[in-house]
Amino acid sequence: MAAPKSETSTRPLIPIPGDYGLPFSGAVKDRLDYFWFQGEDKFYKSRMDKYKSTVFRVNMPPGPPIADDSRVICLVDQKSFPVLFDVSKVEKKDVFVGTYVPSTKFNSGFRVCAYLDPSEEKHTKLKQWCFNFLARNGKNFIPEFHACFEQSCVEWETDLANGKKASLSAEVQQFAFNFLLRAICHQDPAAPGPASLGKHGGPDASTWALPQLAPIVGNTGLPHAVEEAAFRTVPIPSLLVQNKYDALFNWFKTYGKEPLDMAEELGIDRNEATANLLFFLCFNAYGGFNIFFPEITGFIHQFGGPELMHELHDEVTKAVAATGGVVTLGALQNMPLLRSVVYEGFRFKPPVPYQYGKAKCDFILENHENSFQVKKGEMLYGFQPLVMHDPKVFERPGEFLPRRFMGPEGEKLLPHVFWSNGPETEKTTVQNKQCAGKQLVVTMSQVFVAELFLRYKDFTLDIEGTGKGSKLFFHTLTKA
Ligand code: HEM
Repeated sequence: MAAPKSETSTRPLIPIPGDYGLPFSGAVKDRLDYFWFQGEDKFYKSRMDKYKSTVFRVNMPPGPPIADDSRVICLVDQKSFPVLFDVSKVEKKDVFVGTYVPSTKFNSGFRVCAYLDPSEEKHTKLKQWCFNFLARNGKNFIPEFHACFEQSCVEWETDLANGKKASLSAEVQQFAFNFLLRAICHQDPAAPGPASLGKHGGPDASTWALPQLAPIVGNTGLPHAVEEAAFRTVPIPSLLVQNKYDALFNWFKTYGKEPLDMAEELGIDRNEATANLLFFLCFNAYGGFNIFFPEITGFIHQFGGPELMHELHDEVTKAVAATGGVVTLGALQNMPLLRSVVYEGFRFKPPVPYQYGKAKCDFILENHENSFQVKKGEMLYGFQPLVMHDPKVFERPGEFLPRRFMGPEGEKLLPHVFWSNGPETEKTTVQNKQCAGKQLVVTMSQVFVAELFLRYKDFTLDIEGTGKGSKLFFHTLTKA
């Protein structure tokens, strides 16, 4: 007998497949599958095969004792996933990292913007303020990036000349952090001064972020038993990273005068603004770039090799000939291959892979084949890497195709690119939860690749370690 149709969908209405198992043990079993027995890829794919569905029920880590309720409806296709952007259907309150909420002690006791639902007045104020200070400093980002990136290039070249290892991973922590703070607060965090962070700013921001994410982080390169005991038995207390946080907070309090004054003009308390500014720049912004810059470099190396590198080098060199040899917004307009490579990087491996939202009401959800009844209060969860590999939208989804987003056909794919927590063709606003830095992120990622290939014709990389703990080093760098 054919499945009944729902009132709002033409697709057959079927029960959401999958189950959660027994309380506690079901969640622990799924967690062990996720991090240990199966690993991330097999975890999803085995369930998709078993249930013949891209929508299914499962428990997501961390589960007990850190999360009270780990039950989610998992979405891994292009049709169902965008419901997570529809804030009329899902609530985005306290779901930034998933089914648990890190202590507000990591953020001076405040629920910072990323944890707020757009229905909360504070979200509107904080996000609007973020837009305002990004816009005010728009002209600073590219020059500051250039200055900071150049310092790292000198480090790499000196290291290689001296037979030392040239660490991409370590230098990203310097330039990705420094250019942001210099652009917005007009002070070099490494420069001497009463609150100077020296060369510790980026590394300290990474250390402060880690315990907030630890319960959902796996594949760190540590033995599984160590990961399980250290990250998923009890939350890591904020006290362990308090000194790093205090140093960062003190820096923003000292040098963040301009953005903090702007916040006060909007009626935001100065301490709360400082905690948010720190989170915007050290978690959202630096955290994202710190993942994406090494990744895109790795993809170009792994999937493009010298041929793609030389094409990029040619394209960049020609484009900047008209702008005095300097990377500018205008020059970026004439780098279609580079732009496509950056989008393919965001598609191939979205830097923030997980999105959550709690159903605000009962509604019918659709994937490509079926429709499903979702009940108010159920947690929806999307694993974006699989959504970005949906074969119904992306041809040869498992391949990194540098030209995928070029030309009119490539342009048509952009509405399906969701790295920013929304379609690439939609605008981030105070009413949605799309990344506040969306435009800046795309521009600066293009600038990063452009600066790299302006200075170098090609490079080779060495990778040390495995998983998220792996480190990239330049083995060779051929200067232009
Ligand atoms: C590669 C870099 C970046 C990536 C991958 C990234 C990704 C994201 C994603 C996926 C979200 C949504 C999280 C969720 O609710 O599920 C988000 C939110 C946010 N991002 Fe970004 N981001 C990046 C850089 C930036 C930058 C440069 C800024 C600028 C300050 C920024 C500011 C924000 C803010 C404020 C939010 C919260 C938005 C809201 O509450 O409505 N991000 N980002």
